[in-house]
Amino acid sequence: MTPAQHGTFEVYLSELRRWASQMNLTGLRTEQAIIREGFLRSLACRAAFEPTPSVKAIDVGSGAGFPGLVLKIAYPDIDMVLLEPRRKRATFLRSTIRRLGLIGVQCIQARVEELCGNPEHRGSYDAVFARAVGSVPDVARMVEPLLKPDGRLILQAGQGARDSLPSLRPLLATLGLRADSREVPAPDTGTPPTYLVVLERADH
Ligand SMILES: C[S@@+](CC[C@H](N)C(=O)[O-])C[C@H]1O[C@@H](n2cnc3c(N)ncnc32)[C@H](O)[C@@H]1O
Repeated sequence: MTPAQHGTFEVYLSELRRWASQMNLTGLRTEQAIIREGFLRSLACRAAFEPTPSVKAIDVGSGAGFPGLVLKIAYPDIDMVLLEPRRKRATFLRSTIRRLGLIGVQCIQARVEELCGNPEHRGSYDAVFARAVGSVPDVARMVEPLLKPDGRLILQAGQGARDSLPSLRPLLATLGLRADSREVPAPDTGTPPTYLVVLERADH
């Protein structure tokens, strides 16, 4: 990353800490927790995603911006939507996008179910991210309509979700999805890896 991107992460970190002291924004309180669990784990999504310039991505249930805002700072060429239904969180995301001077990223305040029926969004995304929004089958069912035919859904999941993938495959197949997983080692020893569940249309 460039020094400018490092600077952007520093401002994002200070905005997160400032807003989190006034509202329920994220459970990550310390600088170390935000960097390790927020920034670095979000960046682990890169293992399942090619950030080419024309890529259209959406982060469903972005909360404080994990992983969507982190990915946008790291890969500025991607076109990113941060979807967040809670008003205060959406206000934080919009304010932070402005404060960081980012272009090609917008926050939409809505539930994913509302977007799925909208032709502007339905079948429009190359990459759909979701972290800590629900179980793998529930999230897959909710967000699958947003995917382009060759799009990819990238879920940050716990080890349990990754381990239960074999038993979930028949259910995911009924949604027309095939599942794979990635394990991304943490940069420091003693921190568990990041587990990604990657879903694609089975007929692609
Ligand atoms: C536990 S938080 C996780 C936030 C962030 N992804 C993270 O990992 O820190 C779950 C977020 O999903 C949002 N959410 C819940 N249901 C949703 C839905 N149906 N559509 C879009 N977002 C939803 C909530 O408002 C909340 O901010």
